[in-house]
Amino acid sequence: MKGVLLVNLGSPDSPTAKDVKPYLDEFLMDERVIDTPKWLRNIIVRGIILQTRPKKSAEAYSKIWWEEGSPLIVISERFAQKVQEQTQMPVALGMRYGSMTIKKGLQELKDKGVDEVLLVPLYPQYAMSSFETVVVKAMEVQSQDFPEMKVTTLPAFYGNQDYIEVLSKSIAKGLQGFEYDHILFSYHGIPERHIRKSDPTKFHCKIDQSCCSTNSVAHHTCYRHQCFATTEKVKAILGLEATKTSISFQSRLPNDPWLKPFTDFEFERLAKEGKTKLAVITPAFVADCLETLEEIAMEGKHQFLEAGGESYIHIPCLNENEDWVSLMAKWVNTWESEETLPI
Ligand SMILES: C=CC1=C(C)c2cc3[nH]c(cc4nc(cc5[nH]c(cc1n2)c(C)c5CCC(=O)O)C(CCC(=O)O)=C4C)c(C)c3C=C
Ligand SMILES: [Fe+2]
Ligand SMILES: [Fe+2]
Repeated sequence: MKGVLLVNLGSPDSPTAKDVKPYLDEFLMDERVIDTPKWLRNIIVRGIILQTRPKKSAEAYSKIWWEEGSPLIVISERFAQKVQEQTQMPVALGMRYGSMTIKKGLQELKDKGVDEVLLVPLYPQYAMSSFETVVVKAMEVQSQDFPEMKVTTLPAFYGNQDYIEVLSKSIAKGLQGFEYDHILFSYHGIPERHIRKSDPTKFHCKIDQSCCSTNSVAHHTCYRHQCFATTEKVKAILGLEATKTSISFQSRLPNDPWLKPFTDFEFERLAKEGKTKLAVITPAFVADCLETLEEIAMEGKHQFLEAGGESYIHIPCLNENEDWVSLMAKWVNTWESEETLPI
């Protein structure tokens, strides 16, 4: 029997340093996130980052935490439940890090008689540190604990026309009643090195302003390229003017070169250029989370207004949007085999 496993990143069990620390340890010790040799990763993560970050992160999580729990988890659960209502096959949810594991998700499906799974990493764009690590982990768990199961992965849907239409419609709705003079597409950043590393074609981005934005490089394994592709397609559907939109990358860690331009620097640049009414959208995330609710909706607003901006909105992620639920259900219901994947 067929079944679906939706997978997102995961959150700590509570917004306390005690629970944030083991969660960050699992997350940052992932070799696809901090991709150094293990001994060095140990020093960077356990010797440096985990000494101070859990407390800071816990404070940030406390600001956005809901009574029911982490927004990312609660939204993902509601989404999974709604998709379930539109399909006959069992739908389960797992998280790459934290206590709601991929193993538990696969076990839940197995208990319902599932032996053929559609794995859906809930990331529109493919990065080694997001999409790829979900697939690698799911395959590891499958071969160790569920050898009888067949797992097929839904490819990254960053350019899927149905997805773009659903996203565009939700952005248009979010913009209603807000007079903007600029829209910023802020994507989660990654180290530049990751782009080259996870590009099996070795036909990678030059990581300058011209590479991905001109359609001259048609390699679809590059995260940066995919961010530009999502943006261009949304702009085309909504008829957004090039001069009124731009792309940036948020949530970097110090030291490595990360994708530019940085979102927080863009807030300043835009305000100084006289763009004072800013709408920010975050299409690297399908569910609102720490990075959108705290970093963009709260901190970002503060930074932009401090820099001279006058008004600012963050347009929510797709979350439980009914078109998004129906689209996921359509993908699930039309999946017949690896050859007929809907993306
Ligand atoms: C959208 C996809 C994501 C990519 C790509 C990604 C890369 C990436 N992230 C870090 C470090 C951190 N990310 C944190 C939170 C976080 N990241 C994503 C998504 C992507 N990350 C989400 C959805 C979230 C929010 C989780 C939640 O519970 O709401 C954090 C934790 C918070 C903090 O301390 O800031 C860290 C750390 C790296 C290093 C990286 C690529 C190398
Ligand atoms: Fe992240
Ligand atoms: Fe590219």
